[in-house]
Amino acid sequence: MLTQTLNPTYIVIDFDSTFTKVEGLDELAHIALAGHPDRENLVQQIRDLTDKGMNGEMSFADGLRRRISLLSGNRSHIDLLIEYLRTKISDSFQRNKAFIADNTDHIYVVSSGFKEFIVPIVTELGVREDHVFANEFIFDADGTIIGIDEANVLASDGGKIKLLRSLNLTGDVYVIGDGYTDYELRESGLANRFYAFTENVNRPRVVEVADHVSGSLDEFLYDNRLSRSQSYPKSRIKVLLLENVHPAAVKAFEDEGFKVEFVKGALDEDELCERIKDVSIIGIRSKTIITKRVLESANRLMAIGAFCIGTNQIDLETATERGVAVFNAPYSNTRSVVELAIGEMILLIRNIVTKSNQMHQGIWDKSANGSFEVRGKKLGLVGYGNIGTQLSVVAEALGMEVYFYDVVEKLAIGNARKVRSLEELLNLADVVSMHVDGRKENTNIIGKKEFEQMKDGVIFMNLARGHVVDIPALAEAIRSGKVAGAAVDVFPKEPKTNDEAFESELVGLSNVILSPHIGGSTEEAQANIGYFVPGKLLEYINNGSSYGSVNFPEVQLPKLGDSHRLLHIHANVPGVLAKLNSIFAKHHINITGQYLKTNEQIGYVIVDISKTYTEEFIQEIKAVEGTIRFRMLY
Ligand SMILES: NC(=O)C1=CN([C@@H]2O[C@H](COP(=O)(O)OP(=O)(O)OC[C@H]3O[C@@H](n4cnc5c(N)ncnc54)[C@H](O)[C@@H]3O)[C@@H](O)[C@H]2O)C=CC1
Ligand SMILES: O=C(O)CCC(=O)C(=O)O
Repeated sequence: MLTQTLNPTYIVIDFDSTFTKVEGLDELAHIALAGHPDRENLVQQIRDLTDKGMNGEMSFADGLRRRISLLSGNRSHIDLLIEYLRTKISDSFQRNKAFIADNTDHIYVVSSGFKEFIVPIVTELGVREDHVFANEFIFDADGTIIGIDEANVLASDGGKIKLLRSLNLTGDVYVIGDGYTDYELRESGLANRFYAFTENVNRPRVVEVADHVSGSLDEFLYDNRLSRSQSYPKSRIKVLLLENVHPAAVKAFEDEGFKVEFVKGALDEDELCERIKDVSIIGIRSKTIITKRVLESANRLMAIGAFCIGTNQIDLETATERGVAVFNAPYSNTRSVVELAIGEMILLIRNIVTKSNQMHQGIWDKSANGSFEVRGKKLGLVGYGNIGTQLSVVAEALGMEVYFYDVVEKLAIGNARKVRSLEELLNLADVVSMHVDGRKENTNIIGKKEFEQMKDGVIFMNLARGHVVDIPALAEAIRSGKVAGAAVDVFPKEPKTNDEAFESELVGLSNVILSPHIGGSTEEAQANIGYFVPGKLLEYINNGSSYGSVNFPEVQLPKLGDSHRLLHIHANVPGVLAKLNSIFAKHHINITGQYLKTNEQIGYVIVDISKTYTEEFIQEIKAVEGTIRFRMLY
């Protein structure tokens, strides 16, 4: 059974570097000494004294007095500090506000810091004011800090022990803090357990003596089965981000409390099989190939984020079979690809690449021969999806006639004209541009035969996927003059990182623009993707919503209210829902919401329940035939 209240346990929490990410007094010094010629030096002296005290390397009380004498603060500085501290509350405390509010009678804040700035911060998160024990400043008539209240027990060494003893708590006492004085409460026998809190600072001397180490409040709650907001502490959930995804993605996951590993390049299959073992979420771009073997090595994987449009690099079928949801970023870089295609098309049709190369060799060849306008030319699009259609609209604005061929029946946008076969398209186009997706069946859809079907002097562009074009056939068509100019952004074999060399038969051919798969690599597109994909992944992890997934049945769910949410992914075989419902009925579980969506491979059932449940109930749900994965959100 889940326990959600503390009765009869008390939690004693430290403030500086635990409840907040920073040391209040150090920050006060920073504010108070603004403009002081020796500010950095004085603040550093104060920080050193704080550290020594927290590590138990000097008398805490002596250090405190020395710090106060150095900082020269007043009341207005404290007001500024409070504003600042509001932005520095530890992330896991922010996330677990509801837990604090629900258990306010059992939570104490005991600190050697100062009530003047601690009370406003902790009470906003639900701590009772009369449960805050801390030092107090003494001010002169002008509001300048001139000392500390010496009568307060916390002003003396061993102050926290004296204070806790005076509280006379009956029941178990758990202390959470980052300092040695917090550990001393456990050492004195007044507390049953000491949790070294390492979300903000990790003091080896304190960690060494702790009963437990908690990387966040979530971990503490989870370990004590007090968790209210989640099934598993996020600080233990590993996110692996590859291929230099935008920093916004790293921040999004870190802000949520996940453990993030960032790798600049892609990894090969063996490396990936090793690294992915304990990863729950992986973020990739186009170069990381998620094979069946990789997925079979991923024991904990819940979701994959493709920080791009294409998902052909992922074995989607195996991912689905294993209950791993895949999200991508459709449209995110569509415009970037379109702009590059337009630019390249104009450069190629004007023969600018050849001219520019000649100029670099000192050759001045001013002539119009072989240079044309794009106006009035026929653009042939192979693939009329998001990129194809957008390119079609922009090309029409330049006065081009647009024709397209797509395997799926598509209506034309603007004045674009549909043709019935690839051959028909290739026969008529002055410029052929590839915008198909990277499915396996599209391998070498443009080869020797297709180049022969094109007009003499055609311009050819591939910004889709490398394997859709037979490169030796393209190289031959360029050398023979059949293709007058080509732009190629994607290659069958691309280097995994910028340190690897690029090799291709196309290197050195004239009027050929080669680019390192950067069709979608603009600052704008990468920033969009960096926000969008983590947003989708987090909605799935936190809420269960699979809206926008490329392989999961799409379900958009309401926010989780005051209930538990059960997420059940199963093979799409008859009778699973009936079996689940009979288990709910047997355990008298009240269902407050139920959602089911299926696709060919799997069913995704989401059930909101209002009642606490037993371990036996969970085991029965997991044992339902066809279950692939089961998750509980609180
Ligand atoms: N160079 C780069 O950096 C980028 C490359 N891409 C590539 O561009 C591709 C297209 O992107 P979107 O337009 O957003 O995808 P999309 O899925 O909207 O469009 C692809 C279209 O191609 C059609 N298609 C598939 N196979 C075909 C075939 N053999 N013949 C004719 N039509 C076929 C589909 O029916 C669909 O309409 C992506 O899948 C990706 O591989 C996408 C973004 C950036
Ligand atoms: O930016 C990337 O790594 C890949 C871009 C791409 O090809 C895509 O979005 O499909």
